[in-house]
Amino acid sequence: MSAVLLERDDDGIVWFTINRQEKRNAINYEVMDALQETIRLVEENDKVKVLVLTGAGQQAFCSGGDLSEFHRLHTKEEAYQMLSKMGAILYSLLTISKPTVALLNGSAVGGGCELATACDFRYAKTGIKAGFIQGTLGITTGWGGATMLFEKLPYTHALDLLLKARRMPSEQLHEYGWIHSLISENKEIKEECRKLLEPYLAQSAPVLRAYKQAAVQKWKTEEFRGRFFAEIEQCAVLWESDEHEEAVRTFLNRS
Ligand SMILES: CC[C@@H](C(=O)O)C(=O)SCCNC(=O)CCNC(=O)[C@H](O)C(C)(C)COP(=O)(O)OP(=O)(O)OC[C@H]1O[C@@H](n2cnc3c(N)ncnc32)[C@H](O)[C@@H]1OP(=O)(O)O
Repeated sequence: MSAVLLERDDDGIVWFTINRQEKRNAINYEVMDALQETIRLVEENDKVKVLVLTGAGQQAFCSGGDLSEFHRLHTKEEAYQMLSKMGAILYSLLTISKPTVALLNGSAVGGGCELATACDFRYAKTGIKAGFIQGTLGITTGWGGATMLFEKLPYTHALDLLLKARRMPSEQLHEYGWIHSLISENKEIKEECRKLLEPYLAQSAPVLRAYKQAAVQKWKTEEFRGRFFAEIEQCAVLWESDEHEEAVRTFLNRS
């Protein structure tokens, strides 16, 4: 089965769905490559107006990096290779010239929250939880998530989410400003997402592109990229710690 589902609607929405329910839509190299290719296609295709990222099923939007696959990476150099690959993809998602939405159909944890943070808007079902839980694994955000969070949320809210390192209800994350719209769990989530996007879809593609280009210009600097990739290096250093090794082993060996 394909790790990703891709659909394009006539109204200009591209839906990118991570399709690994048995791993709670964790990101492996196949998902990374598909996301990179999708970002390129969306950027180049003038008919595409909005990119929506979501997860298959009801349980998870994305559970972050695939720990069963990435647990094989031991040294900081090995970790940095993987982390910077996904970091570069999230940087292009952050700076893409089309509006982007993370549609949280279920839990988002770790790198799943970084993926969502790279998007312009986060819509979430009521009753789900999300959290930057990296601290509980003895690491920090490894895909540039903290740098993006500090750009997008008030300082104390961003720091609080990172330091608490726990999953919080979508309703509370809405109060923090991380979630922009809540969708009742009784409603059909894609339909509700489409309704929220209707006013944007009413604009022409060049208008949407022009506003997005203006919005992301501030992140296309060497200074910003420097901070973004320094965060990734810091995570790579912590990746080879005993604390991280032990935390991941404990998670994978749960019965
Ligand atoms: C690598 C980058 C780094 C970063 O920059 O942030 C990261 O992303 S580190 C990864 C952080 N993610 C986690 O720690 C994920 C932990 N997962 C969970 O907390 C929970 O699975 C969940 C997402 C809250 C869902 O809970 P629940 O619905 O109760 O499902 P299960 O826990 O029973 O899981 C079902 C199944 O899926 C496997 N799984 C879940 N997440 C991952 C993952 N990230 N990588 C690999 N596998 C994952 C889990 O092991 C179960 O498998 P089986 O036991 O074989 O059924």
